[in-house]
Amino acid sequence: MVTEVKQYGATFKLDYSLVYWNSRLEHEHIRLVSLFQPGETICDMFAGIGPFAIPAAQKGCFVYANDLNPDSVRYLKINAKINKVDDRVYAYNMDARKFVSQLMAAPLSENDSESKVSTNAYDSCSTETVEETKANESGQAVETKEMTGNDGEVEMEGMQNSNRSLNASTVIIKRSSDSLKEGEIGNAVKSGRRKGSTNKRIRASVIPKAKTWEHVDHVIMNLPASALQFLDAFRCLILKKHWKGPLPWIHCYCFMRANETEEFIISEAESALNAHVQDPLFHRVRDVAPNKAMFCLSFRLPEECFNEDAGERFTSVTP
Ligand SMILES: C[S@@+](CC[C@H](N)C(=O)[O-])C[C@H]1O[C@@H](n2cnc3c(N)ncnc32)[C@H](O)[C@@H]1O
Repeated sequence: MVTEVKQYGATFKLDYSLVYWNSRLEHEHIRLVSLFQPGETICDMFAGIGPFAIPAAQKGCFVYANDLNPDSVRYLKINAKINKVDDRVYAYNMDARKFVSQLMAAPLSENDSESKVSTNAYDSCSTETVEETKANESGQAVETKEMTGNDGEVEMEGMQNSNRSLNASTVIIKRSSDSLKEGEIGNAVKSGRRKGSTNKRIRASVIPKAKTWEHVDHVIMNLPASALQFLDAFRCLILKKHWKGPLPWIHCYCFMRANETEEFIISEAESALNAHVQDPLFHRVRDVAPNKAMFCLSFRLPEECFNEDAGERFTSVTP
């Protein structure tokens, strides 16, 4: 049965029998989005029908949202359209590890972007592939993006040219280093309420975006039972020579049992990343059982995760 729910001013259509929805996460969705700044680039690896993605886009962020469940992606697109943010939400239907590996790895060369589009065109079910987005961003491929609404209508939208993308990178990087000081995620909440960066919906129609292999501000990983194990996707993923500004904040959800400690969770994260996590922040989301709570572990991706290779693209990690 298709239902409509509202969360902090956003409307979500969904079918409970087909997709994940938990209204108890409402405060968490809004808490996390309150840390984001307009213009920032967000990567949501387990997006569901968009309870982080849609409010983030309403705030003026550019959101690359992925889910393995095709029904979730279908409703994500419907919800992006209902909430009039389909120009800021890029939907993907892939395994999260493959998604992030493709999204944040640099293309072999700018000239390769176009050919990768055709070879990967059907990686995801009628959604844009990561490579298509990259090609569009670099302004070298045919500039189309497919967004299917609940009425089955297909829009072909023009995308920004390469110069505007470059400008966007600069603007976004400036904002992000301004808003999130190292290890101080609380500052983000405060700065998010500063003059000129309120939670008001941003309706400017065209704000250019950064290339995702040059800069991403936040990565959301809400699959608490196993998100920690997906952190290995970030090992040597980002090519240092292309990256601009600070590395992204990772917001990784997890469960902690009564006999487990924060140190244990951090050690799990560190062994997945093969890197030391500095200044981790834990936020208790909710108790899910008498001896089990859900947490959000936030940290900046460690610099040890950079791929220092001067030359070639890191190939996709396969699960
Ligand atoms: C706990 S739900 C979170 C959904 C949404 N972000 C929210 O906060 O309500 C986890 C989502 O991850 C998706 N998922 C599970 N395994 C996945 C995988 N390997 N790759 C991508 N998505 C996956 C599920 O389909 C589900 O929608």
